[in-house]
Amino acid sequence: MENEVKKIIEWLQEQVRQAHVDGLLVGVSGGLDSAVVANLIKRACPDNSLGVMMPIHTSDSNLIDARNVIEQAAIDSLTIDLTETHQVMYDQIQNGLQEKGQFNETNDQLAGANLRARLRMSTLYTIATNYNYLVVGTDNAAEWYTGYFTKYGDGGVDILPIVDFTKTEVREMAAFLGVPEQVVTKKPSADLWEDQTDEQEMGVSYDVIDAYLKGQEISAADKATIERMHQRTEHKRTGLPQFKRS
Ligand SMILES: Nc1ncnc2c1ncn2[C@@H]1O[C@H](COP(=O)(O)OP(=O)(O)OC[C@H]2O[C@@H]([n+]3cccc(C(=O)O)c3)[C@H](O)[C@@H]2O)[C@@H](O)[C@H]1O
Ligand SMILES: Nc1ncnc2c1ncn2[C@@H]1O[C@H](COP(=O)(O)OP(=O)(O)OP(=O)(O)O)[C@@H](O)[C@H]1O
Ligand SMILES: [Mg+2]
Repeated sequence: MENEVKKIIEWLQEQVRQAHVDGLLVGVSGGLDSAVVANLIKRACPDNSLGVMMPIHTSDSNLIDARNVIEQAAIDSLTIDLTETHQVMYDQIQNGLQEKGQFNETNDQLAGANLRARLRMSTLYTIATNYNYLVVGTDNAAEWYTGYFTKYGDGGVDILPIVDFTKTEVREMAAFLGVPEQVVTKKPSADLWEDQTDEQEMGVSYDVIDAYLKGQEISAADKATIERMHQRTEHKRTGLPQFKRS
């Protein structure tokens, strides 16, 4: 893992040079992926890196985990509480749709959840402009393949340093980097609604997705679940469909 970490750090430094920017920032949730990325960007840019905590109805335990990650990585930090912003904006949108008689309750939870991810993206880009930094993404190989991220939300970033690593490998990297044990062992969650866990929502575990990505045998049912997610999210990984005048 030491060699891989060294290569990622050099790659991050090269990205900063090529983009002619001054540093790197990442949203720190208290989860595993952002803990690893916070450590990597701190090592790549010791004096020009930032971890941003953006609670939206975030539980105390996740807030504590996020603070512990910031402390462990020894990275400069900033907290922007977006709870009220989200509330005001989503209320307005819901009211508008209700007045029109076209509010769709079935998709309400998902719509509000994706708005959280997109408010965080807007916040990160506003701060990135302030510092002349790049926004660093936290997607791992399993999330990327399954499209398990919000388009233009947590997927709206400039560079992806850990996208070639499975969740298992990201966990190994976290242990190597000294990420707090509680964060290394906790269940992955997008934390977009209460008690959400990635594996419950996807209907397949990261261990199984990782095994599939490594070319190992998995059940036909799990393979079908993964391939369905992959196909439905193809649009998140490809360029924009563009109409061309023949
Ligand atoms: N074929 C197509 N071509 C072009 N665009 C297409 C499209 N189909 C849908 N779209 C567009 O894409 C939208 C759907 O995509 P999107 O908005 O991303 O939404 P969607 O994929 O439905 O939901 C995001 C998923 O990612 C999960 N997530 C989000 C954020 C963080 C994490 C985490 O692990 O931390 C997980 C979240 O729990 C949820 O399951 C549609 O509303 C539509 O605008
Ligand atoms: N409360 C938050 N504050 C700051 N950034 C956040 C917050 N919630 C989510 N994010 C950003 O969105 C990203 C996507 O969330 P995701 O849950 O996939 O990663 P994670 O929380 O770092 O790890 P895990 O998947 O193990 O929960 C995070 O890595 C982080 O950059
Ligand atoms: Mg999380």
